Order: sequence, then structure tokens, then C-alpha cells
Amino acid sequence: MAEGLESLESCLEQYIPPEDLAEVKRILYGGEARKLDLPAAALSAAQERDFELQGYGFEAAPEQLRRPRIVRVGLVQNKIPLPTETAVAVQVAALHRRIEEIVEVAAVCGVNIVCFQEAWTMPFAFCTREKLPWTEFAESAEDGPTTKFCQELAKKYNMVVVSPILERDEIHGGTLWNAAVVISNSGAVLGKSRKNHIPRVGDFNESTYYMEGNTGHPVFQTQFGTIAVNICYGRHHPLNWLMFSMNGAEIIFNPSATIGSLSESLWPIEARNAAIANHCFTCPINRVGTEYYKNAFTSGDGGKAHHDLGHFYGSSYVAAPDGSRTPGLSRTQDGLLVVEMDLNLCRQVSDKWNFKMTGRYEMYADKLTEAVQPYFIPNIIKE
Ligand SMILES: NC(=O)NCCC(=O)O
Repeated sequence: MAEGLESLESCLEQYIPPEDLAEVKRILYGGEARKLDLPAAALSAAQERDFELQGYGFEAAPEQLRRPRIVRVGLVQNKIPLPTETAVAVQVAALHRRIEEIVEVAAVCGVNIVCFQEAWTMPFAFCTREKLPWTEFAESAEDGPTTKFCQELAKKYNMVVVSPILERDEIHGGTLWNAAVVISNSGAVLGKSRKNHIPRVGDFNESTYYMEGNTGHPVFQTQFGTIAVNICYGRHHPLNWLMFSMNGAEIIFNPSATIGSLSESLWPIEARNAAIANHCFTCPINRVGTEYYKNAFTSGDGGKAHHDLGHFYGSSYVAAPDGSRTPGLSRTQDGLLVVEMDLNLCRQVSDKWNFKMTGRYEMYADKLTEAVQPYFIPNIIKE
């Protein structure tokens, strides 16, 4: 699929009459997000380094007993800088360099927590079903070169780093996982969260490489707020978001790799709905560009063999618990989205809408326990 539009927002800005634009944004986005005044040095560095930089802020009402809890998150989306046939170590090094120059700008913008895209150290090569060389991109979550690289960034910039990688778990026979490593701003590895739901759709042949994650729904207490990571396809599963929220997540990152023909109409809805339903902030991130492979592969649908998975459409954004959202980053360019949020908004919206209070979870817990039994009888009323 062609890259097409630069972004939905640029199209709206261009074609909606100025007198209607604010109302269109209110209806589509829950209002116009406050634009952050980002440092001139950051804006010029982004331009020089050829990535888009956008910044927005979400407000909360002042409270008497709690101070505002302001945090800045940074979402990074990027293309792979080198062709997929390049030597593995060279590709990884180039991605480290690219991320380093983006994170440096995030630091100038005062970002406290940064999150990269799914499997950020590699092409999203699982469509090929080939094992080599792709499995060579896997690394230890605890002390692999990428984790060490991120620990240095975290310490240097006093920033929490969420680093989604292909993990090799040496303790369990060298098995592979799709995991996000969470590194504290002290530089310590806080832990990891493995992808719970593995796609079996289109060319996303990830089950050839790794199984469903076994780390549950961990939430990480950081100096800047409680965070969780719901990796890519997990965003189609409302219960996955719910469990991260049940464990106390105020911000849920959703590092992804997904393509226009499959999911673009779902993208603006799912993470945003999860922010509303769970009274938290959600941060979906998607890679950009089209990645080509030397060996053609088929989709198992009788169609012709092809050399790419399709266009990754970027469009990373942040949704707030009140249902408002930022505009998305570009559909075609590397980018950094800086978003300031007052985490007090989570409880304020919870007290307004009461979804946690009215959720009737005990009713669903009982019924779901029944429904997963092999001899479950659905409750269908017949004439
Ligand atoms: N990476 C991944 O899980 N992609 C699946 C496709 C989608 O969820 O949109």
C-alpha cells in the first residue's frame, strides 16, 4: 500500500473551513489539546536530525489535598535506517544511534518517561517466517547490549526508558519472547512485561517465533507515576488493558507494529477507548515506513509472493482518561511526541464516571469462570 496521507490532522487543517475546525476537533478529539512550548534548541535539533517533534499538554483541575502530579512522556516512532539485508550488528548499532539522537531531544524537552516502538532494535521480520537472521536480534532483557544502552540513557537523562525488544531468555533454554524492558531513571532494570496476545492475522506470523507472554500484567512504580506496557496486538483485548489498570497503571504504553490495510481504522479507537474505560492515559506507538525483504513470502491466501508486509503508518498519539486525545504524529516520518499530563486527572475522571465503581466485576468474574469451562452452556433463551 502506498504511504498516502501525511497525517489525518494535516488533511483536516487543510480542508476544513477555519470557522468549523475547532468544532470538528471538539467532536473528533475531545477538544484542541494545549500545544506545548518546546525549547527552540529541541525544535531545531529535530529538524536537523530529520524527525517530527510535536508537544501537547493535558490539564487536570486543582485539588486541595494533592499537588498536581505533572509528568512528561515521550513517544518515539521511527523507520529502520538500513536495509534489512545489512549485517545484524550493523542494523542494531544504527538503530541505537538513531534512538540516541531522538532521546537527546526528548531530554531537552524535559521528558521523564520515554517509550520506543515494538521490537525497536530490528525490522519487523516475523512476516518472513524465516528464523535466521531474525532470531539473532534477540537479546537478554536483563543484561543484553540494548538494555545496557538504555540504562546509560536513563542515567544520563534521569529518564525512565521503556524498551520493547525481542528477548532471548537464556535461563529457560534460550526461548524467545516479545518483551518490554522497563528501566528506572536510576538506570536499574525495574523488570519486564511480555506480550500477552500473539497475532494470528495476515502476515503477522509472530507465533512462529514466540509464545504468549507469562509475566501477567505487571505495573511498574516509577518516580514519575505507575506505568504498564500492553504490547501491540494486546490493544485489541479490553481485558488486557483492564488488568493493567486493576494493578494500578496510570499510564499504559502500547508499543506496536501495524499496517494500514489491516488496522488503521481501529488505531484511533482502541487505545482511546481503553483510556476512557480504565480512567488512565494510554500511549499507542507505531513504527513508520515499508520494510523490504530479499526473499519473497506468501500470505497463505493464494495471492502472489511479495517482499514487504505493507506500510507501517506511524500516527502515534496519547489519549487521556476524559476521552480527549492529542493529534497523531506523521504517517510517514520518524517522530517524537512529547506529552505533558497531570496524573491527578485519572482519579478526577474516575470520580466523575465511576466505571471502576459500577463495573460489577464480580458478576463477570463468576460468569467468565463458567464460560471457559469445556462444557459451558451459553445462556440462550429460545421460544
Ligand atoms: N505486532 C502486532 O502484534 N501486530 C498485529 C497487528 C495489529 O495488531 O494491528
